[in-house]
Amino acid sequence: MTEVLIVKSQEEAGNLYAEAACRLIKANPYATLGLATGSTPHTAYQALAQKVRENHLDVSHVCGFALDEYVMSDLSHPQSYHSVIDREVVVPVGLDPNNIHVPNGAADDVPRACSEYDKAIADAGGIDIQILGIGTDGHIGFNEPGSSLTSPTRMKTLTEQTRVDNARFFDGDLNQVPSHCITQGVGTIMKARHLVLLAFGKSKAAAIAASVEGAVTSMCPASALQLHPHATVIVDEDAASQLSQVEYYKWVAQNKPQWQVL
Ligand SMILES: N[C@@H]1[C@@H](O)[C@H](O)[C@@H](COP(=O)(O)O)O[C@@H]1O
Repeated sequence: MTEVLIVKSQEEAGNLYAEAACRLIKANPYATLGLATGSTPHTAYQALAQKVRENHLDVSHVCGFALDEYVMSDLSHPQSYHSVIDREVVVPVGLDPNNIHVPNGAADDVPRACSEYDKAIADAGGIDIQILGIGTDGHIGFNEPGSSLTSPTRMKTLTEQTRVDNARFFDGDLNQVPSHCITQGVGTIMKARHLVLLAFGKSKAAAIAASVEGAVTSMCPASALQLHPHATVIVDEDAASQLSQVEYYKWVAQNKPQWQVL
């Protein structure tokens, strides 16, 4: 089932994620986090870093798997997801870089790197909590519309829309945005035990409405969340603005039994 939480701010959304992640790490210091890039998870990582510090949480055994990576020869590029995950999550939260995995976008044998990535996730016992953003076309990770809903980690070709959306990270220059990526498949993502999808702003409203209330279809990869046993969609009012059941979602959130945490 998908739980929809409509929050007042990105900070509130970030706090909800961080509370769930900290609860998990307290219960299991060897927890495995699924990590996402993009601007959406910023507040979540900031809140997690703060809570880890305040609660003196030991995160030295926490493991992390990134969702995706560009296919690019220089993974030290500041916009490679290796660099982004390191800068925005590993360093501020204080994770051990040796426990953090990002698909090898510079691999000579890409199919092999993809199957080894899925195996590494399985060998780590699977992902406990996977944070997700969403593309304006409904993609999760880099699973563009048309991605099989049971897909494993594999190479994908980015759509023009995604490259245009991400050009802001490459000096606004579309030519610098890689055309291919390695991404956890929708099937890989669906194996995580808890999915937390965050979305903010009007530009995400159509994708959120299609994902939460539309048909389950490969043309909107995030709609697969409807089939997940524990998916939480946390949106601000703008991202919720095209949902038809807003009052109901708010009522459900306000009347949640105390034992039911995120
Ligand atoms: N691969 C990432 C996705 O994981 C992310 O969800 C999406 C949205 O990014 P933003 O959060 O910046 O809107 O961008 C990229 O395509």
